[in-house]
Amino acid sequence: MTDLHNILIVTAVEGEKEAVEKGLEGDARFTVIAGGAGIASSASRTAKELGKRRFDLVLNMGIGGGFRGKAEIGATVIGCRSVAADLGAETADGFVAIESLGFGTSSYACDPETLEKLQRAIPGAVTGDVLTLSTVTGSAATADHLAQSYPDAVCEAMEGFGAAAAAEAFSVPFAEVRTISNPVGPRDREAWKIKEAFVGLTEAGAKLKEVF
Ligand SMILES: O=C(O)c1cccc(C(=O)CC[C@H]2O[C@@H](n3cnc4c(=O)[nH]cnc43)[C@H](O)[C@@H]2O)c1
Repeated sequence: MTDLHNILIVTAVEGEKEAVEKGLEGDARFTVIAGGAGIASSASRTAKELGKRRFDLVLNMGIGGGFRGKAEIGATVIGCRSVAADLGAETADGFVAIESLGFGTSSYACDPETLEKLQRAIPGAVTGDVLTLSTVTGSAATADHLAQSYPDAVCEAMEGFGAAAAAEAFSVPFAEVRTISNPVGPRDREAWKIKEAFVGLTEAGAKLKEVF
């Protein structure tokens, strides 16, 4: 992958879309859509866009929760893998991921070349797995359980796996970039730093222009 001319950026909400677009400053190589919150919306809206014309890369971008000690509020995260952390079955011995049941996958690796470019462009960023969940974690017990079950996880969000599944279906490389608005753990809506995370998305958007 060398020159990328058509990059699809999928955010969840308009605020994230506007923040990324601000950093991109009208660079025509990028198309940014707000694909909605959650995995199904993200997958279907990404697939709809990919069905219209050829893209060279799908980037899922947005705010996310950071695992304590891994990615703090204000950090930027570059995903190695997008992992559907609740896709599987509960058994007497605990959670079993869908691949162990013999059907489907619960993770998509981000494109290695894109990962390397993003790491060069955003040197202070934290690299690790990004979990996709349908329920925002709201307790220390769940946060600890996820951190133990997924030791490489640095961030939790709600859309990456969906956008990645659509990219995979269209054989388009995929990557995920998140800026941390809150710690993963007990719900404290007042403590969410959404504006700061949006500023991070704008800064990341500006870096994308340079690296692609
Ligand atoms: O106020 C609440 O309790 C609440 C419940 C569900 C969703 C929200 C949101 O504000 C948006 C979720 C939105 O932002 C991403 N995000 C940001 N932080 C996290 C997180 O800790 N865990 C999961 N997702 C997160 C997510 O990708 C959604 O697009 C508030």
